[in-house]
Amino acid sequence: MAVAFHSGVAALLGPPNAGKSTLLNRLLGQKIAIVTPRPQTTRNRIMGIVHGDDYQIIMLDTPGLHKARAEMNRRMVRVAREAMRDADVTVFLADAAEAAKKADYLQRQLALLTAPEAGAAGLPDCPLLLALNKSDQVPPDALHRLAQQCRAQHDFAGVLTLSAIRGEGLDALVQAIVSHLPEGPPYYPEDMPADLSERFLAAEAVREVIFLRTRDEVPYATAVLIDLFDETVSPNRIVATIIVARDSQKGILIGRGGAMLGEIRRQATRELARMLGRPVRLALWVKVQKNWPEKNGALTRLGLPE
Ligand SMILES: Nc1nc2c(ncn2[C@@H]2O[C@H](COP(=O)(O)OP(=O)(O)OP(=O)(O)O)[C@@H](O)[C@H]2O)c(=O)[nH]1
Repeated sequence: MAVAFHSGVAALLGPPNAGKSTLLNRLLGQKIAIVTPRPQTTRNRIMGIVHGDDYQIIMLDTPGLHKARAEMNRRMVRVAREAMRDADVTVFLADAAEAAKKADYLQRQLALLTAPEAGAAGLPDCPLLLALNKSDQVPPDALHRLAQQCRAQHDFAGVLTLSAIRGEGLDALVQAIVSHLPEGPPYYPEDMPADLSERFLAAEAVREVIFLRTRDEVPYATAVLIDLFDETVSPNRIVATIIVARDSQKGILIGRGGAMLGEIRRQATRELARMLGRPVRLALWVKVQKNWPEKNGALTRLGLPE
């Protein structure tokens, strides 16, 4: 008898910096989500497709859950909650090292999901798997105890431990996800790793370099718009505008004699060429839109739903 095929949507939720993007990239076997050592890098919901012989998982990566203060942050938490509402199963990815240190870590994280600022009324009704990531940073017996404590704290559909960075525990996680997906045919062709436009990847590559190269509030006050993406020429020509909230941030991004912007451009060009598998030529502009993270119109233009 043929094995039944399962397909459906899994939302990937969790606190900033828990390793959601690392896990998604690992599951997909290639880099599509940006990974940085800083929290709150992921602003948009990204879809990746994990293909197996008898399953297809459509993964939604979401912005890290955190206390919603500015309008931008409030929208980010909303995006995460909405991903959960659309999903067949949710994977709540937590940082095992943090959880082992702080007794109230898990409860605090779960509470963010139901925070009134996010317009929430209880948890969306879908099975919740707890995945304790960064298992490489916690001794095995402490990890085992932590998993037991978590099982007692919430009615999870399953509690798993893994190390996204080492690729450990991923098969068990995939199996647990698949067990909650309905039977059905694949939604996407096998060679499709993600439903992301190359424009989006280009903007993310620039944002990633800014996250890696600048400090304090600068990366959080930055958005990137792609003005032109010309695939008809080789190398592809891409023109992007980096939007910041203040004049001082513009100065930092440009740097003395344009040194910083030049570095950002070179690094983003290399990264993007690697992601796309072909050469690109990138031009960058920096523009100030005063206090854009607080403004509804600007946020909507940048693709964050209300
Ligand atoms: N030791 C260890 N570090 C990890 C692991 N997974 C991710 N990291 C690191 O944790 C940091 C955050 O990883 P990301 O994948 O960007 O985290 P994220 O949850 O997508 O973060 P946001 O975009 O802020 O929501 C990076 O420095 C990763 O290298 C892991 O299994 N073990």
